[in-house]
Amino acid sequence: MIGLHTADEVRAAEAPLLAAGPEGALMQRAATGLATVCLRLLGRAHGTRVTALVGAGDNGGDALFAGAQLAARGARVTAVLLDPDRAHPAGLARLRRAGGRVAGPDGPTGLDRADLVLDGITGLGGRGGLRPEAAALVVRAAAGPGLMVAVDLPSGVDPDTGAVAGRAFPAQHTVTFGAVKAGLVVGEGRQHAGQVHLVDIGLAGTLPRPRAVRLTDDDVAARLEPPTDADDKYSRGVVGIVAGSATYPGAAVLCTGAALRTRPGLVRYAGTAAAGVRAAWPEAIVTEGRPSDAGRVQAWVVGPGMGTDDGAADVVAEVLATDLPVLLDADALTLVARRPDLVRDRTAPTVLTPHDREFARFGQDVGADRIGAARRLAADLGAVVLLKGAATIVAAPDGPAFVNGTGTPELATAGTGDVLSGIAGALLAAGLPAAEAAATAAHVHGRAGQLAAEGGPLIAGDLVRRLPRTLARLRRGSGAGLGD
Ligand SMILES: NC(=O)C1=CN([C@@H]2O[C@H](COP(=O)(O)OP(=O)(O)OC[C@H]3O[C@@H](n4cnc5c(N)ncnc54)[C@H](OP(=O)(O)O)[C@@H]3O)[C@@H](O)[C@H]2O)[C@@H](O)CC1
Ligand SMILES: [K+]
Repeated sequence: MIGLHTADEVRAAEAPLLAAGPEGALMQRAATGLATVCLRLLGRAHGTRVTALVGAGDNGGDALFAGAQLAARGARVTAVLLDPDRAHPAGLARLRRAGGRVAGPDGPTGLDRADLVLDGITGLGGRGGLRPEAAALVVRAAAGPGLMVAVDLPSGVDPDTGAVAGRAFPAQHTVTFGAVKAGLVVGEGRQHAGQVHLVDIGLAGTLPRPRAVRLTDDDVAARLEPPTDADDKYSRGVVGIVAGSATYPGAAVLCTGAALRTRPGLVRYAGTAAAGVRAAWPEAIVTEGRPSDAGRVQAWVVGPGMGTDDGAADVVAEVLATDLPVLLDADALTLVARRPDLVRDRTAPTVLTPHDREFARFGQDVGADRIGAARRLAADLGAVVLLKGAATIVAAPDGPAFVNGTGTPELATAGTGDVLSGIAGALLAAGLPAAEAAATAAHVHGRAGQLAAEGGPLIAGDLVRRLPRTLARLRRGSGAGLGD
């Protein structure tokens, strides 16, 4: 698991190391790590052109010291000082000694010919949208040819929430120090960070237990145990699905297929799309009746494409009245947003899987702090909330939140949510704790999307077809080839 930390946590973890000295040691570690990544990205230093954008804080200091190391190896380094009187004095002196040049924002910045641009405008100390002069420099850097490398985090990105108010540095790579900041993997921060490289500056012993984490392929593989000889179709968990309608059976077919392909134990379907499901998946046990007619299950998935009429409301209430884990998606979310006590009154686990508009039906917009929003709704309802997005978030009333790291923009297409619900339902029925089931499902769904997208634009059925291979690769530990 990769811990995701806040700016305050990182600063608190640095404090004892800074006090223990020697002065500047942490910044040297950070700058050396940064220069090492830059060298790897450039392939060589000699003859390359590097422009460092330097603010008045320690983030600028990192950029100056790293720039000095690159200059010492033969790079032509220009430091553009946003506030010349306050630039890190020791860093500036080191850069000059190494042969680096210094310019103001209106001077010869070298941005039009740079091989690499270092963004040292703001790091953990940045507040709000970038100021106009810094924003203008970022626009010029982005228009030039240089590889865009952010120091610690892209300037203009909130380190905790990933929110961007105005303009932020659009990095292709971010070299971050001590811990991955949550803002690098969520919201707009994720779009601005590019590939994240973590430099160890020795904080492992002083960082607190993270309040948010990202699962790795190995973490997910450990939650996807293959069946053993002792398993039968019941012991692997039976999932019940209520979805779709006679006129629109698609959601039911996708959701049932995803559940079958995730854990081919037993999948029961109950509802008016029965004929469509039976035709698509003869392996499922299908009834036109109510959930109570379906037979024994270990978890329910309710909602995709079922409509929001009184009949649907009755079915949702019937399922929520059981003492089984229940996943609520799509139309079921609209229905429970009108009667949230149906969720609050439960003792068995409940998982809700809203996108932003569905989330807002519970009374508050998601806003800029997506992890915080998911946590608040989870606490209010006493349920697990899977908030869909470019980085899907899973929050429970207690325990760490999960920020998903897999996926592709190609997943933004009809029916992919129905597939996610089917995967998560199968994992709930298999007995995974609700938040882990939801987070594992989001990871697998994203990997299936990446695999499917290798073949061009994807449709939701492609995900179902790719699930066996996705799961096999994750279990084999060869996430490589599935993309990052
Ligand atoms: N502690 C350590 O030993 C280590 C720290 N490390 C490094 O230090 C970084 C934190 O440094 P920091 O605290 O000095 O703050 P930093 O991110 O440079 O920003 C402050 C500057 O930004 C300015 N500014 C603010 N908002 C702005 C805006 N919207 N638009 C434009 N400007 C804005 C603000 O201006 P002011 O408000 O003062 O006028 C001030 O000049 C951290 O991220 C890591 O890189 C590593 O070396 C590891 C060891
Ligand atoms: K930065």
